[in-house]
Amino acid sequence: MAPPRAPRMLSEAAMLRAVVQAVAPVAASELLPLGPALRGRVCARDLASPLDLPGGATATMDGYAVRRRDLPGPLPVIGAAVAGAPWTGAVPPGTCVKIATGAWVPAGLDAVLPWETVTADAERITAAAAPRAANIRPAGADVRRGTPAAKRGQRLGARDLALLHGLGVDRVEVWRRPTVGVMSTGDELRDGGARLDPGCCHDANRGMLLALLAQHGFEARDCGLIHDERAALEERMREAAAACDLLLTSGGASVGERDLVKAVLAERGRLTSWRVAIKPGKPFVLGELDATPVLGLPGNPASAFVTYMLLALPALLHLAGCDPLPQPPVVRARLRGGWRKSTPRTEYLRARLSQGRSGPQVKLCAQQDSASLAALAEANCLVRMPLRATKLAAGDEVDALVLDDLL
Ligand SMILES: Nc1nc2c(c(=O)[nH]1)N[C@H]1C(S)=C(S)[C@@H](COP(=O)(O)OP(=O)(O)OC[C@H]3O[C@@H](n4cnc5c(N)ncnc54)[C@H](O)[C@@H]3O)O[C@H]1N2
Ligand code: MOO
Repeated sequence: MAPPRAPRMLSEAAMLRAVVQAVAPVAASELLPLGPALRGRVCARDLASPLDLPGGATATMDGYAVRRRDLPGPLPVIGAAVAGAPWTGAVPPGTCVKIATGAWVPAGLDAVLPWETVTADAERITAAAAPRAANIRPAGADVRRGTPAAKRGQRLGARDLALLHGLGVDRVEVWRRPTVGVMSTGDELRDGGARLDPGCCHDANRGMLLALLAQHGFEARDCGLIHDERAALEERMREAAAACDLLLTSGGASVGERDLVKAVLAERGRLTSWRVAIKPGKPFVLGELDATPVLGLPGNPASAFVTYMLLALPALLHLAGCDPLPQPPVVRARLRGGWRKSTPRTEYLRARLSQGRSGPQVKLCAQQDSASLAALAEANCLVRMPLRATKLAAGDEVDALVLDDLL
């Protein structure tokens, strides 16, 4: 079969738009109990706060709750308020209440004096004047009842869950979690443990992509390792397309005669685009099979990783219902060492980001071959080298896309 003619190479931004447009957000939602399983899930509707937080005016220090006009005292201490057990009696003018951090401030009192700032014996205190509302957090200062606690399209993280727990929310409506299939293609590939015949290598991309999908909160489906045989590939791609919301393949995306992913899409589905001006990652395929979007990542592992992060992940987040799409964290850092660009594409260089004496610094991995698994494992960021730049020199400020697995 003659290799297909190369289409126009899309810019990174144009490909990103095309990929996101090709994917329709999941439409079904489900109501889930509040808990850690909600981490990474996307809210299907706005959620209004059911209460004021805090529910009442609260002391922010341990000390004495007073009326400012009664100062300097002496003021008899007539009772005590602690968190969870407010003082419920009256506080007559000229008296005060001992109070703990987190306790509600009795009505009518307008300052909390930290115990270090007062002169106290067992029954009375004297103290200097205090500003109005000193050390009091007003009711609703944190969250007002009825204001948004979570928004439709928001992807929930641990800190969002803290807010929802704090508000006593018990269930959240979230979009169904998309199922994403992962398939490797190539006659030379073998699963771990299998004998390596001459010229063969182990499949690294499938394991990486399944792990990335799990890390990013998707339901990942292992659709296996498929050999370069046209009919078998079509059959397995069709099965995967039927079972998944989106299919990620790797390998077979370039212009070789055995690069069959494109052929299946062109002949049996739709081949929308397959070249993007980034390095690594140029032979990135966008298409559709049986109405399921298919993203064909290049076979070289660094190319598969970079296209996943820059193009597939935004599409997947859109599929999951995220709106607006979260942006990857970028750090401005000083470059150690230099680099000369070899292509008219935006380059993403594997690098290590660290804290230098005068701020963030970044060192390029010695190996920038898109086949290098060692450099991919070594990197904790990608240094972006813009389209127009031709070289980078030591000391240049660059954008580093943070890849830390902790994020
Ligand atoms: N004549 C041209 N040749 C190539 C071009 C081009 O424009 N013209 N582009 C090159 C670029 S850039 C890349 S990237 C690769 C990508 O090609 P494919 O997506 O077709 O990938 P394969 O040919 O199947 O494999 C490339 C390379 O990666 C290894 N590989 C594949 N899958 C895996 C896997 N799952 N785990 C580990 N390694 C994998 C494969 O063995 C090959 O070594 O094409 C260039 N060629
Ligand atoms: O895009 Mo390829 O990924 O340059 O090696």
